[in-house]
Amino acid sequence: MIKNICCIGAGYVGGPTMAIIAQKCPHLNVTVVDVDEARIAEWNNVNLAAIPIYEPGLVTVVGEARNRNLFFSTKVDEAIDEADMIFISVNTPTKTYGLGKGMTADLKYVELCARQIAKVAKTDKIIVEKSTLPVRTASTIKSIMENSGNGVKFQILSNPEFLAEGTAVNDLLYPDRVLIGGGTDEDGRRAIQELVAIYSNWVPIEKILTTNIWSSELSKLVANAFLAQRVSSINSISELCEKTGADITEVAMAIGLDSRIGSKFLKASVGFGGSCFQKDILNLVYIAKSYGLDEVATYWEQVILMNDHQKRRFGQKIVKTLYNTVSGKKIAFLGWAFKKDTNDTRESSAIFVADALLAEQGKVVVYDPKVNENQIYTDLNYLGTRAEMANQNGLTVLQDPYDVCREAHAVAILTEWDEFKHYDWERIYHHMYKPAFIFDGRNILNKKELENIGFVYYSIGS
Ligand SMILES: NC(=O)c1ccc[n+]([C@@H]2O[C@H](COP(=O)([O-])OP(=O)(O)OC[C@H]3O[C@@H](n4cnc5c(N)ncnc54)[C@H](O)[C@@H]3O)[C@@H](O)[C@H]2O)c1
Ligand SMILES: O=c1ccn([C@@H]2O[C@H](COP(=O)(O)OP(=O)(O)O[C@H]3O[C@H](CO)[C@@H](O)[C@H](O)[C@H]3O)[C@@H](O)[C@H]2O)c(=O)[nH]1
Repeated sequence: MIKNICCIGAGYVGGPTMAIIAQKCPHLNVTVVDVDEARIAEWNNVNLAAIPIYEPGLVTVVGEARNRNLFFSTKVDEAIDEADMIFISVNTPTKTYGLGKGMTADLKYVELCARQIAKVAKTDKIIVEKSTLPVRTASTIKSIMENSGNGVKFQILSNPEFLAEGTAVNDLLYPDRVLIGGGTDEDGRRAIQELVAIYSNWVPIEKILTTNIWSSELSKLVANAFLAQRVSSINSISELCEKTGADITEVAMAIGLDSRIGSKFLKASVGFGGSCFQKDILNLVYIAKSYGLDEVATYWEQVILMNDHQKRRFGQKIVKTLYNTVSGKKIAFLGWAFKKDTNDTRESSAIFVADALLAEQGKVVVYDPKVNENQIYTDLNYLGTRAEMANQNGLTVLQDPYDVCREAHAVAILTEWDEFKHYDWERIYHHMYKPAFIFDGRNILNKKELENIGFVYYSIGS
C-alpha cells in the first residue's frame, strides 16, 4: 500500500498534478521537491497569490491541501527516502549541445533523478515517469536502478501527463484518460495497480488505460504530434484563405462538423508555442531518424516548418502592411504568454514576432496581464539575436494596455486573453496614428465593429 509519495520537480506539471492528488487522496502524504529554492519558497508562500504558477483554480486546491498532506520542500534525499512511490517530473528540454543538439530531449535531469533515487533508496520504490520522455527511456532508468547495488527493488511505470496549461486543474480533475504503462510480469502488473488505485479516487476506472511501458512513453509524443499537426494544418490553409477569399473560421467550422475530423484544435493562429509541442515533435523526428525512418521523420518535421513559417509570415505581414518599414514605429503587443490563462511564455510566438520587428528597427511595447517585465526580457535575450541593451532600448513593457496602444502605428494581438475583447477600442483608436492597423494573431476581435470605428483590421486566414 502506498502511503508516501514524492514528486521530483515542482514545475508546471509537478505542482498542479501533485496538488490534485493530495486534494483527492487525503490518506496520502505528498511531498513535492525541487532544487530550485526560490520556486519552493514561492510554493510555500503564505500569500497563495504568490505561488509560482498561474492556473485558474489552482490557488484553491493548493490552499486546501498544503501543509495538510501536500508539502513543498528542497530536501530531495529525505523525500525520496520516505516515499513508496516517486514521480519524476523534471524538465526534459531540447538538447542544446552535442549529439542530437536541437532535436533530442536532454535527459540529464532525469538521469540525475534516477541516480539520486538509486543512491538514497533503502526500501522498495515504484518510480513513475511523469516527464515526457523518448520511447525506451524506462530501460535507461532501469539500468541505473539495477546497478545501484543496494538490493532495493524498483518498478518503473510510465504515466505521461496530458494537461494543457491554462486548463490544468480542470484537465487533472476530469481527464479524457489516464495512461499508465508498466512491466507485464506480476511485479509490473502489481505496480500498475498501485497507481491505478490512486487515480481511481477521482477518475472513473474506465478512463484509466493501462498499456505496456513503450506504448505509454510513445503515446505521449504521438498525442502532441497529432495536436500540433492539426494547428499546422489549419495554419497552412489560413494562408491559402488569404489568397482566395475563403475565410479560415468558416472553413474550420465546415470541416470540424464532420465527426471524423472534429472541431477542436482548428483555430488558426500566429503559430503554436509552449514548452511541449516543438520539443516533443523534434524528439519524435530524432527517434524516427535514429531508426533510419527518414520518411517518417520528414513527415513530422513539416509540422514544425509550417509553424516557423506561420510565425515568420505574421511579422512580415506587419512590416509589409506598414508600407514596408516599421523603423522607429511603435507596435503595441497585446499578450506575450503562449496562450491565455497562463503566465508561461516558453516558445511563445510573441517572442519570435517581437524579435523580427526589432530586427526591422521597430519599437515594440508589450502588455500581458500575467507575464512580468523580467520574463519578457529574459525570453528575448535568450534568442541572442542582439545585445541585451539593444533589446532594452527596442522593447518596453507597460502595465496598462491603453498606454501600450497610445501613439502606436499598429496593435498586434499575440495571445487570446479574454480581456482584449472587452477593451474600449474606440478610445484606443483615437490615440493611435492613422491609419490605425490591427493584426489579430488570434482572430478574437470583431472585424466589423473595428472597421466601423476606423481601424484597418487584419486577421489570420481571411
Ligand atoms: N508544461 C506542461 O504543460 C506539460 C504538460 C505535460 C507534460 N509536460 C512534461 O513534464 C515535464 C516537466 O515539465 P514542466 O513544464 O513542469 O517543467 P518545469 O521546468 O516547469 O519544472 C521542472 C522542475 O524540475 C526541477 N528539477 C530539475 N532537475 C531536478 C532535480 N535533479 N532535482 C529536483 N528538481 C529538479 C526544476 O528546477 C524545475 O523546477 C517535461 O518533461 C514536460 O515535457 C509538461
Ligand atoms: O486550435 C488551436 C489550439 C492551440 N493552438 C496553440 O497551440 C499551443 C499549444 O496549446 P495547448 O495544446 O492548448 O497548450 P499546452 O499547454 O502546450 O498543451 C499541450 O502540450 C502539453 C504538454 O505536453 C500536453 O500535455 C497537452 O495535452 C497539449 O495540449 C498554444 O500556443 C495555442 O495557442 C492554436 O494555435 N490553435
